[in-house]
Amino acid sequence: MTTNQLVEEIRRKRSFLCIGLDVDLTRIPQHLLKEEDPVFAFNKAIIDATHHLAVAFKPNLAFYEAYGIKGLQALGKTIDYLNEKYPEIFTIADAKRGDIGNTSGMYAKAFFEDLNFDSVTVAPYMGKDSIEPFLAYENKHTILLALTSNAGAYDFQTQKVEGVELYKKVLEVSKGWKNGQNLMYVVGATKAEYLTEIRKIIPESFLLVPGVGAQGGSLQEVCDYGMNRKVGLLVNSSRGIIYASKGEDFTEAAAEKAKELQVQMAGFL
Ligand SMILES: O=c1ccn([C@@H]2O[C@H](COP(=O)(O)O)[C@@H](O)[C@H]2O)c(=O)[nH]1
Repeated sequence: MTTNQLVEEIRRKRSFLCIGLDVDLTRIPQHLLKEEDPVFAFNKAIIDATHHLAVAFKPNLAFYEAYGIKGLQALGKTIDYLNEKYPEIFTIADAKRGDIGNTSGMYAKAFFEDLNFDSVTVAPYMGKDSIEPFLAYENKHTILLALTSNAGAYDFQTQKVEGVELYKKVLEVSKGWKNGQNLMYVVGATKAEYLTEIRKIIPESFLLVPGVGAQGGSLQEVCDYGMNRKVGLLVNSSRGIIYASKGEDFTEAAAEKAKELQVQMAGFL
């Protein structure tokens, strides 16, 4: 999916919501545990109930790898289901990969070719040659961690290197890489006060913004400081939507929470 197609979807649905599919078997409704593949059954039900309110879905790889082969099979079924039934949805593999170039090439192949995600999150720590294999896929999007939502972001990302904060260096340097226009960046909603500075460096780029809902980030602040003329935001909520209820009404409860965010988002568009 191109960035322009994503922007069209955002305008059509009046939503820039990304729903995180972070499936934890201890938190899903009991009755689903009887299913042959409870993780996929849960995802399918959540996707069917909320797809009209969101423009993106983001499975986090940890929640699938934790269940071994079965988890990876559930991930495969989930991305196939999204691509076949809802091709207008932007898909994000939240995998936070990155390694020497030769190895990154295999990560890129896994997420972009085999699984056919639109995008994957990547850690910038190993530098240009670790990101280039992802950027080589010109019709896909590489989402670089810039300023993450957790407290540990202050350990390195906001520290100065030669007088410049590390997250700013990541933004400045990466935007000059070949196909750098295909880069998106992760900025936590809990760090909204940094968005004005971030927009000075990357005014046009899309940002994946996790941290509203369970982590307490403010959608209002994210929009005030981070929105650009093409919206430029995908705001993620995972637990706050998918675990709104542990009962038989879990899909209705998830849709209600997603609707609350979509209505707020429509007000910012
Ligand atoms: O800086 C980051 C980067 C990634 N995440 C991921 O986003 C979701 C957030 O889940 P919630 O339940 O809405 O808190 C999760 O998959 C994180 O690993 C992030 O939170 N912050």
